Amino acid sequence: MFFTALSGCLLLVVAWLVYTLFIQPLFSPLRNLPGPDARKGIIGLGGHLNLVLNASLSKTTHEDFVAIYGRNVRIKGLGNFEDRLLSTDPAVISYVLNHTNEYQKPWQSRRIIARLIGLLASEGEMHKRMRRVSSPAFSSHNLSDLMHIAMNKAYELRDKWLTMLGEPQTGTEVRVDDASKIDVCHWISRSAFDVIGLAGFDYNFSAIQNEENELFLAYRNMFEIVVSRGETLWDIACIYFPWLELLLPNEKTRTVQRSQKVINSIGGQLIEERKLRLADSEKQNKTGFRNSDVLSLLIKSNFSSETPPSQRLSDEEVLANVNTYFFAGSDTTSLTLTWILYLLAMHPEVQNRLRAELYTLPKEISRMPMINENGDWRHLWKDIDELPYLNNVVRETLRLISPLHSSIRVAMKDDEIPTSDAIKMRDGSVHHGIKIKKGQFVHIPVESMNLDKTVWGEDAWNFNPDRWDNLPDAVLEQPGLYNHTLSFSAGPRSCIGMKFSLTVIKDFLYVLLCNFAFLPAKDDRVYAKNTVLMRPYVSGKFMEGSQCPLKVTRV
Ligand code: HEM
Repeated sequence: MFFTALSGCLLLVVAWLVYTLFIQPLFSPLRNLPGPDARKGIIGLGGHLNLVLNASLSKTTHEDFVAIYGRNVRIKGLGNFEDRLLSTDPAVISYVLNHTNEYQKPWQSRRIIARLIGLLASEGEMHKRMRRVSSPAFSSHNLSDLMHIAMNKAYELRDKWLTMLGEPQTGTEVRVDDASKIDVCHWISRSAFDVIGLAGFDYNFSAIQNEENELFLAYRNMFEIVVSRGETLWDIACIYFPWLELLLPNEKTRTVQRSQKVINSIGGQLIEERKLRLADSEKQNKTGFRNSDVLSLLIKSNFSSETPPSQRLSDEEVLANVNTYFFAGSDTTSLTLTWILYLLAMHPEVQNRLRAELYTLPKEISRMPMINENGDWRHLWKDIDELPYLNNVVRETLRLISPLHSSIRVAMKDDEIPTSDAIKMRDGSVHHGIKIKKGQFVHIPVESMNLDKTVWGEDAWNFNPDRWDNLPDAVLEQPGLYNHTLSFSAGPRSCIGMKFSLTVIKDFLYVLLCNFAFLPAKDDRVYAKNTVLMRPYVSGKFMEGSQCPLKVTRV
C-alpha cells in the first residue's frame, strides 16, 4: 500500500516535470522571437542568465544580442527550458514598468525580501496603500531637514578621516606621499546607515564612531543574509519550500531570527515613543523636536483625516516600511557615493574641476567643525543642488554604474506588449507586438539601457560628465524617473527615495571633496560585480568582501 502511494506520487512528480520542462515550452509564444540558441553542456543549465547578469559579460552580451537579434530578444532561463524576454526597446520597457498589475516582481524575489515586507515586497492594492501613506515622508518639504542630518554626518566622517590621516594640514596641493589608504566603501556605508537611522527613526546608530550598536548590527546582519540568499542549493530550496528552514534552521536562519527580534523590540519601542510624542506635541502645540523622521511622518500620515481607516497601516506594517527604506536606501546610496569617489580618483581632471566648482560656494562652511542645528542651511542646499558640474558628475556616475544592474518582472496574464518597431520573427512573419504568456519573465536590463551606444553615443561606456550638456536626441526617448536613465527605474514602482538619496550624495560630496583628494590605490584593481547591487571588489580579493580602497589625502 505504502509503495503504491509512493510510486503514485513519484509518477505525478515525473509527469509534472515532463509537462513543465518539455511540453509547456512548446506553447511558449516567445519561441518565435529571435534569440540565441540554448547553451549546451553543464554551462547550458543556467541558460543565458550568466551572460546577461554577470557584470563582466553583460555589456558585450547585450551589444552582441542587439546587433544580431534586435532590441527584443528571446533568452533561455534556468535549466535552459523556459523562454524569457530580454528587451532594450524603450516602448516595451515603458509598457512593462507602467503596467504594474500585469507585470509584477516574481514571487521568488519577493519571498527573499519578505522578511522586510514593506513597499519592496508588496504588490497590487497593498502596495498602493503603503506607497500612499509613505509619500509625504519623501516630499521636498522634508528634504531641508534631511540636509541637516546629511551635513552633520558628512562632517563627522570628515573628522573621523582627519583623525585617521593624522594631523590636519593646510594648503590646497595634493601631496601624494601623505595619502593614506582608506576603504571608502566601508566608511561611506557606515555613514549612510547613520543618515538613514536618523532620517528614518530619529535614532543615532553612531556607526561612524563604532560598529557596536545593537540595532545597527541587527540590520546589517539581516541585510547581509537577505542579499546572500540564493547562493547555495539549500537557500534556493528554502525559497521554494520555506517550511524547510523552520524544520532545519541553519546559522543564517538563526541570525535572521535574532536580528528580527532586536528590530521588532527596539522598533516597537520607537513606534510607541513616537506616538506618545506626536500626541503630546499636538495636545500642547509644542515644537522643538523634529518629528520629521520617516517613522513620525508615516505615523502622522497614517492617522491623518485624509487616510481612510481602511487604508491605515498596522504598527507591524509601519515598522516593515521603515525596514524597507533601510534596505532599499542604505546600500544604493552608499554605493553611488563610493562609485563617484572611485571614478573621481580615476579621473583627476574631473575631480579638480568639480572641487573648483565646489569652492565657488563659501569654502569656510565646508571646513567648519560641525553644522549648527539652528542655522538656516536651506540656501546652502539649494546652492549645492544647483551646481551644474556636480549634477553632471552625479548623473554620469549613476548612468555608468547604476547600483541596480537589472530588474525582472513576471507577466500576471497572457498579454501582447507593444514594440517601437516591427519585429521579424523566426518564422519570417512580421509583428508589431510581442505575445507573452502568464508566468513568463521579462528582464529589465538597467545597465544596457543606460549604456546603449546607439542611444548615448559611441563613448557611452566611458565616464564623461560633459555629455549631459549636449545629449543626443535619442536619449530623450528613453524611459526613466531620473534623466532618461533607469537607475531609479520608471513608472509607479520607481524609487520613492530618489530626492532623498541625491540630497545625501551631494552634501557628502561637498564636504568630502572640499577637504580631501582621492587617488587610486596603486596595488588594488577595483572592479564592479553584480551581487544584488553593483558592488566594488578588489581583483583577487573577492573573498574579503566588497571594498573600494582609495588613497585619501587632505587638501
Ligand atoms: C542612489 C540611491 C538609490 C538608487 C539608485 C535607487 C534605485 C531604485 C530602483 C532602481 C528601484 C526599483 C527597483 C525595481 O524595480 O526592482 C527602487 C525602488 C525603491 N527605492 Fe530606491 N534607490 C536609491 C535610494 C533609495 C532611498 C534613499 C530610499 C529610501 C530611503 C529608497 C527607497 C526605495 C523604495 C521604498 C523602493 C520601492 C518602491 C516601490 O516599490 O514602490 N531608495 N530604488
